[in-house]
Amino acid sequence: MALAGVRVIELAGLAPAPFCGMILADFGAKVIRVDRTKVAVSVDTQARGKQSVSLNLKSPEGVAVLKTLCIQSDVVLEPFRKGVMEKLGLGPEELLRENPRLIYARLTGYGQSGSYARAAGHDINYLAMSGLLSMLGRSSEKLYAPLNLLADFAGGGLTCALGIVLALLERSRSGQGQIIDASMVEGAAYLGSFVWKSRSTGLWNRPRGQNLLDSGAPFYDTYRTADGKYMAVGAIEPQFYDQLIHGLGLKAADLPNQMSISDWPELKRTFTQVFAKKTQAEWSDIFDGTDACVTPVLPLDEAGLHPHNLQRRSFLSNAQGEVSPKPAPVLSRTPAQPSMSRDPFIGEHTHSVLEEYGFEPAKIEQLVSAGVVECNKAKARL
Ligand SMILES: CCCCCCCCCCCC[C@H](C)C(=O)SCCNC(=O)CCNC(=O)[C@H](O)C(C)(C)COP(=O)(O)OP(=O)(O)OC[C@H]1O[C@@H](n2cnc3c(N)ncnc32)[C@H](O)[C@@H]1OP(=O)(O)O
Repeated sequence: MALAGVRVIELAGLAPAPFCGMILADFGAKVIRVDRTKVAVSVDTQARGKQSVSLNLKSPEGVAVLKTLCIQSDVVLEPFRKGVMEKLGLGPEELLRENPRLIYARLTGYGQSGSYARAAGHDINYLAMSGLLSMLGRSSEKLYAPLNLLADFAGGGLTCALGIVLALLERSRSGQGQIIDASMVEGAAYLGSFVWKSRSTGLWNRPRGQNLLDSGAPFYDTYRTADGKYMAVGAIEPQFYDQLIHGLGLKAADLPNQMSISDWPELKRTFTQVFAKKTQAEWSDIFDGTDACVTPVLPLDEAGLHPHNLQRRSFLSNAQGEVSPKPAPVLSRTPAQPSMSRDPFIGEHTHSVLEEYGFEPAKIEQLVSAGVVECNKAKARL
């Protein structure tokens, strides 16, 4: 796999850093998640392929153990508020001094500088600060954050993973590590470059929810079907729009021009009425195999069962029967090989990881007795 041989220490976090760690693990990195002690269940639902070490960072010995792990690794991924790692004596300066090849990834909401750097926040706040949230929502309705996908996962976890891969690539030339300051505000904004850089085209001139791609246009929206499901319509180009009109059983001559914005509300009412006359399956039969750019809106449980996704094996099922998306993109020679095993228990790999990083068994026992680390092997065997 592309990242085989890369060792990552991931400090346990909420959502974005775990996703970043899972991407690295899916593509072959060895990812060791550092969990707290005295915690029964992990909230990390993105733990595929990771190992777990349970370590008390409130003890100086625990901090020393983490330092040993970090300086023998390629990547440290930390999801804490600015200053937390420095307070532990594990800031980038300290660790890079000991391991100049280390890539030190800091994934936060607001970045490592600026007046909000130490402020608490979540996806919705970061998205708001990026400028993008102001664009999201239908006309006359209030703003809406689409799950926590844009800042946490796209602008955060994914962007940070890109930063790590870039730093690894650069390190192969320079031999040096570096610090990655991944701000979810900036990651989300960057993701929205299209919006900023297409403003001069007039694409976003109208109020929110009344533009081409923000649910203003009738040919770029969702429509409810007779069975209460939905179809997604993305027929932008005239030749595809023609096929949409044909599939709906309408006649172009009876309709206003596709790009007559003042007629969009009326055209949308027409499309709404027509879509409501058939079920999702019936519309899929009509539009499958055409270029009308009309697809069924699939619920999570059905996405993996759609013939196209089945053919590509786009979703996988692990040992527990849990279905999730396969890693993307697909690399031809060195594709991801995601783990099919269950996620790790907290502390399941403490012993084996510490041994691998050079701790003697007697030392590990002493750390366990002192409550510095926890080994949860017994639970793992249940
Ligand atoms: C049972 C399964 C259920 C599954 C349910 C899953 C539910 C998941 C829900 C996910 C919701 C996701 C939401 C929408 C999000 O947006 S997540 C993104 C949140 N934001 C970020 O990640 C940005 C960067 N992080 C932060 O800003 C902050 O960490 C935070 C998220 C605001 C949380 O702040 P806070 O709890 O005060 O923590 P921090 O200031 O970071 O300090 C962390 C403290 O914990 C300590 N710590 C860490 N590891 C250990 C350890 N192993 N052992 C002992 N202590 C540990 C650190 O030393 C630090 O301590 P201290 O410096 O405060 O004394």
